Amino acid sequence: MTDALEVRDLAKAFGGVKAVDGVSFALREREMLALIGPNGAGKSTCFNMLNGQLKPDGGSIRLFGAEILGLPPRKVWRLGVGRTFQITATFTSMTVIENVQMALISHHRRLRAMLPFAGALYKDEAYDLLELVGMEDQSGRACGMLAYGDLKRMELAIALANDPRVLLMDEPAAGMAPQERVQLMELVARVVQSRGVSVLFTEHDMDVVFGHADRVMVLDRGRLIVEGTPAEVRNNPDVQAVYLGTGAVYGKEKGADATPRAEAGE
Ligand SMILES: Nc1ncnc2c1ncn2[C@@H]1O[C@H](COP(=O)(O)OP(=O)(O)OP(=O)(O)O)[C@@H](O)[C@H]1O
Repeated sequence: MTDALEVRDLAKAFGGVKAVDGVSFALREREMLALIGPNGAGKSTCFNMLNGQLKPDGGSIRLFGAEILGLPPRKVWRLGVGRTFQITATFTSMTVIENVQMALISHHRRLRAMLPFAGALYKDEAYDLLELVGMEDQSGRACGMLAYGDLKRMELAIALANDPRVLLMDEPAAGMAPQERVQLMELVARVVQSRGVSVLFTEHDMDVVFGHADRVMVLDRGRLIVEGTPAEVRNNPDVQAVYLGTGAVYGKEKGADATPRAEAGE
């Protein structure tokens, strides 16, 4: 089976700093793959290259077998690589459903239909997406009134409007309460299965990483040092050395019993 993403020898330097230094990995279909590492390890640089925002110095990025390295962000997005950001970007004066409709209109290249904004356009599809993320009862609310966790769910609905095959998620659970984080990641896992999306995510919260990733990759100073199941990665001495003193590798593993554990820290 062709991998959703196949990355080979990806590299980017800023002056003398090798931010990403020969990174190779595969994101399998319907997989939740975590990319972790301490501050400055190169996670954002990696993501910015994967979605076309940053031009790599070298390497290869294949999306279901097709080379996408060097393509502009809009083209990469059109080919099915979506991204959700740490900072939620929405039109606060519009309602929840209007925001999702806007995303659908853009996906279907009907932007001219927005003048004036055609209220019924893609409304049913938008409602279906809101149902998928459990936000249908809030469809008529102004975005500016939403709680942070609801904004994140709406952001996921917006990302899904483009029908992505790969979703890059920058710290999806950042800024959320612990219970909300679990709910959001369970929702992402359901989306992975029901819509056949493959997810690559970065995260500092190790409960989220070890509790929800199928596999974990660890980046340190631009290089991938370890890749494996949550259990393999957490128990790896190299990983523990990278995170030494941060208390960050104590998160609960996927499928493990619920036991109290130390809160992850950066
Ligand atoms: N535009 C830039 N210009 C110069 N140096 C940069 C630039 N972007 C990143 N860097 C450097 O590249 C390295 C990797 O940074 P990057 O932001 O990718 O790490 P990160 O793992 O995402 O960190 P964090 O967890 O703090 O977001 C760092 O040394 C950083 O200072």
